[in-house]
Amino acid sequence: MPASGLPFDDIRNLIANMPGPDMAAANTVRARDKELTKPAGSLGRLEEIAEWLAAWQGKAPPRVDRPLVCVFAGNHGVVAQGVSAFPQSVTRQMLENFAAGGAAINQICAAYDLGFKVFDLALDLPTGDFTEGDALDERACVATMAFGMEALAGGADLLALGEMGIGNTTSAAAIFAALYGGGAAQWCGRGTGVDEDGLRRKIAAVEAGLKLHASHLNDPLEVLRRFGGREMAAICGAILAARLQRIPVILDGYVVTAAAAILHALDSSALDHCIAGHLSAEGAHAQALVKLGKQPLLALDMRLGEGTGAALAAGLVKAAAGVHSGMATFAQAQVSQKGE
Ligand SMILES: Cc1cc2ncn([C@H]3O[C@H](COP(=O)(O)O)[C@@H](O)[C@H]3O)c2cc1C
Ligand SMILES: O=C(O)c1cccnc1
Repeated sequence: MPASGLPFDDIRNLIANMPGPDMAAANTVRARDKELTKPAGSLGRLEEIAEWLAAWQGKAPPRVDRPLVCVFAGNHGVVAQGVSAFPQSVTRQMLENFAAGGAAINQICAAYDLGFKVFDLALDLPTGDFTEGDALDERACVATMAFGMEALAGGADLLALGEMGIGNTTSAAAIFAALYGGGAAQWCGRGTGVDEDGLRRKIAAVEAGLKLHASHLNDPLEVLRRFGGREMAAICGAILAARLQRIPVILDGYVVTAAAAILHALDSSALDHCIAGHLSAEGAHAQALVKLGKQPLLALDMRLGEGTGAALAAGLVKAAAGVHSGMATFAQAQVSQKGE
């Protein structure tokens, strides 16, 4: 047991006691949907989104008045293996760019009027290099998960998750390979744009990590602390806290999905309150989403991270809630029904 903070057992207890969907709220949305001035089913997945929002907010009609994008940032020891096309210093430089409003995520948040918060997770203290040891000890891992839970303290009614951390696509690939097998090459992609040699170094790093930690891969929380960055631990915490506080969640690309996959491996219903915002162009994201049983909302050939795909999807989710709650019924608008 760690000296302070929650031990892994407390995380397991939280997961064992997660609230389920509010089916009454979902049914109320489905019933009202039939009355709205449109042919039945004509809004396709927007209708499903409204139901999903209601089920996880526990409210009909669902409301998205305070959507929040949370970006968690961490630095990774595995960068020493030459796995990124960019230097580690870029993580902090991008945080300064976020603060100045100059990043892609800033402009997407502005376009859709989304709240935006960035959390710096001990950037001066990179995690251990997982090819040589554990990325995090249990105490640091659970403390960072708890920090991620606190990120929601200011309240929100929809959460979109993002990350920033040079080297974290290598960490994500190691997590997927540890959880799902298939070998390092299957899960490693170009990330920020590594060349052939860089890709070979990524694969070698993931292979070395899988070998070093081979006897601990059957416990997802051990996989998280051995391979994960602090941003991934915090994302796990935020997803759990959102479930407990009835806040639906939108996942981003490859890296956020790797963090989420840890929770899914612990309990296959742990991500029922989450949707996949987009399909990342990072090659292995598609197979990761298949493992989670999630169909992405968008597929725009994006591979940035920062929560950009999740935030774009949040704009759609916001629209879905507004459409459902704001549309008139056939009776209200005095529009004739089918066959009338
Ligand atoms: C300028 C810049 C802005 C970014 N914004 C997100 N990422 C993305 O790239 C990083 C992961 O890729 P890799 O594993 O190859 O280092 C993460 O920080 C991720 O959020 C960025 C990367 C860069 C260079
Ligand atoms: O899909 C992602 O999350 C991603 C892809 C490349 C680089 N950083 C993040």
